[in-house]
Amino acid sequence: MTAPLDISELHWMLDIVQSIDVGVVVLNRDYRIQAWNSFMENHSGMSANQVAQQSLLDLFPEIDRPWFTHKVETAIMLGIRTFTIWEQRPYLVRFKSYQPITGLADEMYQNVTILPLRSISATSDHVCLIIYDVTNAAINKRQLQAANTQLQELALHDGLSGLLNRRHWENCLEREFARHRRHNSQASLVLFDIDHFKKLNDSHGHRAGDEVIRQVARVTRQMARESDYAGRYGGEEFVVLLPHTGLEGARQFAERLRCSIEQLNVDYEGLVLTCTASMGVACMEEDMPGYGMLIEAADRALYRSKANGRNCITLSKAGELAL
Ligand SMILES: Nc1nc2c(ncn2[C@@H]2O[C@H](COP(=O)(O)OP(=O)(O)OP(=O)(O)O)[C@@H](O)[C@H]2O)c(=O)[nH]1
Repeated sequence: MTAPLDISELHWMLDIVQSIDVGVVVLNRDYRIQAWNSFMENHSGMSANQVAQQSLLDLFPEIDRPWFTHKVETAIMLGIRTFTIWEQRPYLVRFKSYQPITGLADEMYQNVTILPLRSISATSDHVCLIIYDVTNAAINKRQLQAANTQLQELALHDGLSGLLNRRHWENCLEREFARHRRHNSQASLVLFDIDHFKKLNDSHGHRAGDEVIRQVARVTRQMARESDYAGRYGGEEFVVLLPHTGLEGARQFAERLRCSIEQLNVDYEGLVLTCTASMGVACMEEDMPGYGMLIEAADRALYRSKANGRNCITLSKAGELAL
């Protein structure tokens, strides 16, 4: 049992509530404001006198009424405090955020505690809202999440083309190869290489070559399905794994891609650059011992396309090359 408060202690407590760096609001059962500390005054621009007996819900129309009143009624009915965190809802009341360093948040992120207040008769007829400014923590977490996403992106994708990088693409191939083997389903591979790329680099410079790689990658991404795996395999060598696709389907895809690359006009510093690509197409065979064989088959077919004059497609099947 604590001793009853004398009047000076009550005064101190009011002073503390006034000056702490969290928002304190007391509402009656009609959501009318009974107490409003200086944090609330400073951030809302409205004094305690101005808001006294006004409905919080009317003053802050951004509050989701059904959600908020349900939370409050639950807290009162069960006689327990409830919480809302910024990850669920960024804020309860919209306050401007003053972020001198980052300037990343226009609005204050808030965690809110809803605390039923018991009267002397032990009934809860008021509720206290404690509003915490958690903008710094929220921004730090958001930045960390963004950095992690970016890192993940960098770890899996090739920086120049935006396609899957070779290591990640090979991991995908290994996984898909095992899956198709298990389900005895089809999958095909298109391996292609930009023709005479060295000449293009030598004539127009490495950066012109980079732009061609970027544009070829863009077209490849556009032509591939969501379920396909398009990757940059080497310098000017690309690869697309087509799950659930047989040799004929892969040939059609490769032909469409070859035509699109041939029709590409790449703008580079006032020049219009064009290019073609040679392609090798292979499909998974029952007797292929591993995914490496699929790459080898497509590579051999690509080699034949180069030997046959470039800008064409060669199909590989069961280790036999067919034009
Ligand atoms: N601009 C640029 N060039 C690259 C990049 N990666 C590789 N290369 C260049 O690509 C060229 C590939 O040349 P080669 O392997 O001789 O092939 P090619 O000239 O395309 O000839 P074929 O494949 O036989 O048609 C080399 O000059 C590499 O320096 C890159 O990221 N950017």
